[in-house]
Amino acid sequence: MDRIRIIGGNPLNGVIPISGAKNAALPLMIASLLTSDTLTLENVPHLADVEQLVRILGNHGVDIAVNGRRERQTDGYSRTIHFTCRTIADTTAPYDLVSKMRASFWVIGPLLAREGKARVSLPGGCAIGTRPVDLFIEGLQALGATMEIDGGYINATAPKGGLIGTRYTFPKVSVGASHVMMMAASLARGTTVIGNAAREPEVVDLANCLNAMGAKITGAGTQTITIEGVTSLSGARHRVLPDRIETGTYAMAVAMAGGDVVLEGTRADLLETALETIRRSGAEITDTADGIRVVRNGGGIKPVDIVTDPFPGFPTDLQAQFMALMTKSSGVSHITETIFENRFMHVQELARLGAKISLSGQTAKIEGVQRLRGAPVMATDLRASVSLVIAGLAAEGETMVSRVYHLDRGFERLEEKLTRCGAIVERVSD
Ligand SMILES: CC(=O)N[C@H]1[C@@H](OP(=O)(O)OP(=O)(O)OC[C@H]2O[C@@H](n3ccc(=O)[nH]c3=O)[C@H](O)[C@@H]2O)O[C@H](CO)[C@@H](O)[C@@H]1O
Ligand SMILES: C=C(OP(=O)(O)O)C(=O)O
Repeated sequence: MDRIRIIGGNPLNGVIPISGAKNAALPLMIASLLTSDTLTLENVPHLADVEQLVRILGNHGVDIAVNGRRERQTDGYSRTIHFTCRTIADTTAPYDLVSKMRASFWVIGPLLAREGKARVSLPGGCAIGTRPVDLFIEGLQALGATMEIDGGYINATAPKGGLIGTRYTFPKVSVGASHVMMMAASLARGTTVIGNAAREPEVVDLANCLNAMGAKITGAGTQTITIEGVTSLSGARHRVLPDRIETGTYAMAVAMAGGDVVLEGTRADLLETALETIRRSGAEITDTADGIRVVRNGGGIKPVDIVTDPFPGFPTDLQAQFMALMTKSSGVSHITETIFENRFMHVQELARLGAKISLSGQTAKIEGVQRLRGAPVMATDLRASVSLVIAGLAAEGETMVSRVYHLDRGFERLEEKLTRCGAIVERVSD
């Protein structure tokens, strides 16, 4: 099993290309199930989650060609991939495929809308909380579907003649349920109005792609999304938006290790709250022609309190990384996690490096220390694993991160991107 070895103490200087967003690419790939034409996606990151979804979509009958070639793996950075689902081969998404990744559950929307039925295993994904699916069930029921749980699967059936437009307000903001409702309602009869929708940029990206495919969606990016159903969708070409979580992660890595790095191909407007928080911690962040520049040369790390929130708030997917940064601040900071009830697994691993963190309910208190010391640590989930890398960059000596398959779900060529900026980070294969 691969591990990542880091020798801390070097500042980061140079350019880091930001990949296409995992959390946008996954729902966009799933949207290919809605049409018999080809959906071409540019800037798809080369990640374990993308490869897993390729397998899942293949099972449903999607033909996948990378850069025009019929193959599933290339060595390059983010790629152009063509997805064609002439007919749905299978409306069942089996446990062994779906259990590995939360987003795979989202195929339920397109399968139901296009074929009138779906049998989808209850999902897996990062172990960061209970992660129920009640909002999906209620939302799809509002569109007229019958939803039954049977043997760990959800059996969903559309009424005769297809799903029916509806007004439905989510009792809680959910990114995934917003994606699924938009996809399902795009092929429903009549108009659907979704209230309390997620406003994340990835929801906007999916709406833009669906509109390019012929859907009629307005309001994405606000709390109310209106979808006028159409009878069919066509193919389209769409570029996956830059990864705001990868952007924020490297910005925090620079704030932690010091240095001067341009994050290329990204957009500041995708993560204003996070960037403002990093600025308050002492780093300078400015816009460049094609991205952002992050600088911290000298000057300490200041303590900053954060509370995670749905977009446009501070993203839960950057909480662990920010905690790593705060471990070396010059004072005491507090981090409150409001999205997932069990997203503090990195605390005990950061403690191995010498961090002083105590937990009280959903709030972590971090007392900044002057020195972290390298140690063997274990990745527990995707963002937790990269928080250990960030801490390792500023720790004295060697940090060895195990279980890096978590990291490979969401960070494209992390060790190469950091090494090019002067860090000592290598993958060790046993
Ligand atoms: C692949 C992807 O894009 N994953 C992201 C997506 O996950 P995901 O879409 O799974 O996250 P949600 O926005 O749905 O979850 C938000 C909250 O709603 C709860 N909930 C959700 C659905 C439901 O039916 N019932 C319910 O109670 C969840 O347990 C959680 O407490 O958004 C999260 C919140 O920004 C991010 O951390 C994940 O990285
Ligand atoms: C939690 C995440 O992913 P998933 O929803 O796929 O578990 C993440 O991207 O940080």
